[in-house]
Amino acid sequence: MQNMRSDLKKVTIIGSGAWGSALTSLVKTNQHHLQVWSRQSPYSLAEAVADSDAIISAVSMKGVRVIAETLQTVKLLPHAVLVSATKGLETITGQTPSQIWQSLIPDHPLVVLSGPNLSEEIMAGKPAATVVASKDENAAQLIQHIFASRNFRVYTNSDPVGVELGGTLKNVIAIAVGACDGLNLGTNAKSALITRSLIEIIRVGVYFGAQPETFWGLSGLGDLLATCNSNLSRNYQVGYAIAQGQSLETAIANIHGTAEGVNTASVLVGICDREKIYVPVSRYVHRLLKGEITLQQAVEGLMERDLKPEN
Ligand SMILES: NC(=O)c1ccc[n+]([C@@H]2O[C@H](COP(=O)([O-])OP(=O)(O)OC[C@H]3O[C@@H](n4cnc5c(N)ncnc54)[C@H](O)[C@@H]3O)[C@@H](O)[C@H]2O)c1
Ligand SMILES: O=P(O)(O)OC[C@H](O)CO
Repeated sequence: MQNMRSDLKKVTIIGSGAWGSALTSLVKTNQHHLQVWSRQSPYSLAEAVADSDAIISAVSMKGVRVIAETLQTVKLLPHAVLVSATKGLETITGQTPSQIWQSLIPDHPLVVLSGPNLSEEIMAGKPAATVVASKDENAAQLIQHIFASRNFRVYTNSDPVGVELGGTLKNVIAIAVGACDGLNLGTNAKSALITRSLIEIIRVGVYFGAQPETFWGLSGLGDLLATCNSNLSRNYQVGYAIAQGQSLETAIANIHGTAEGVNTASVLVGICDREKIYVPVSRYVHRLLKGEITLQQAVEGLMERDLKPEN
């Protein structure tokens, strides 16, 4: 890329799990000054972010608020850009990661990074694309240039909540699709499940104030396809394992890393109950995970709903 060498930045990545490690490898490719912080680091978070132009959070949902609260008390460079790469919803508040970041640290530009990005493929150097979304165009462009490389194509977008929700809500659907594949229900069923799920993702997105068209892009349909078509996805693995007869607890214990869709399903259904948003696939996933119904009952329940127009 012709514009990569002109302006090296100091970048801090928070979190060294699967996603933090993949983002670290991408930043290293472009030779920015990189600092990685995790709870195991021998230095403080304050030290790790001192003088950083860009601070990228790749922790799982349960760590977002505590990290943002810590950073709230730390002196950052005035122009420092915050980047949220987490895909989840907070249990108590129902907030997205970017809503938490924005409310706690409102004086810094915030960028959401999300797309069809299975970390193992990125670590293997395979080509991928992602989206960096912000209300601040300059901030989005800065992050675009920090990450873009020959193997990683980065698009900007001005709908951060839409980009974030695409990545978050597809995790619930990937559990359903993993179960569909685990039961060997076939390609017709899988295609119907993915397509109808996109409609329900858009319904939720509109409630959060997202632009519907965002969900047709990389961070919406793109990520839905990646996650529902790959057994590298931890969420897909959870659904598949349940269809093979494993309990939720065993399925979670057997996967490497975090399947955010399990918690997201519960938070999402709480929001949709309150706001009367129709999310049948996510609701059946939630009931299945809670042990209220069997997988067979979930399939029957989805198929036997009242007939209706497609739109
Ligand atoms: N792995 C992927 O392919 C991928 C791709 C895109 C987005 N994501 C998203 O990125 C997030 C992280 O996923 P992951 O795959 O790296 O999970 P992971 O389980 O591998 O790692 C989670 C990281 O969060 C850290 N963490 C959790 N709670 C913390 C706290 N209280 N304080 C500090 N750190 C804390 C853990 O120490 C760990 O480093 C998730 O929201 C996931 O949906 C993952
Ligand atoms: O492994 P999963 O299911 O968390 O999915 C990883 C990424 O979100 C895919 O884009």
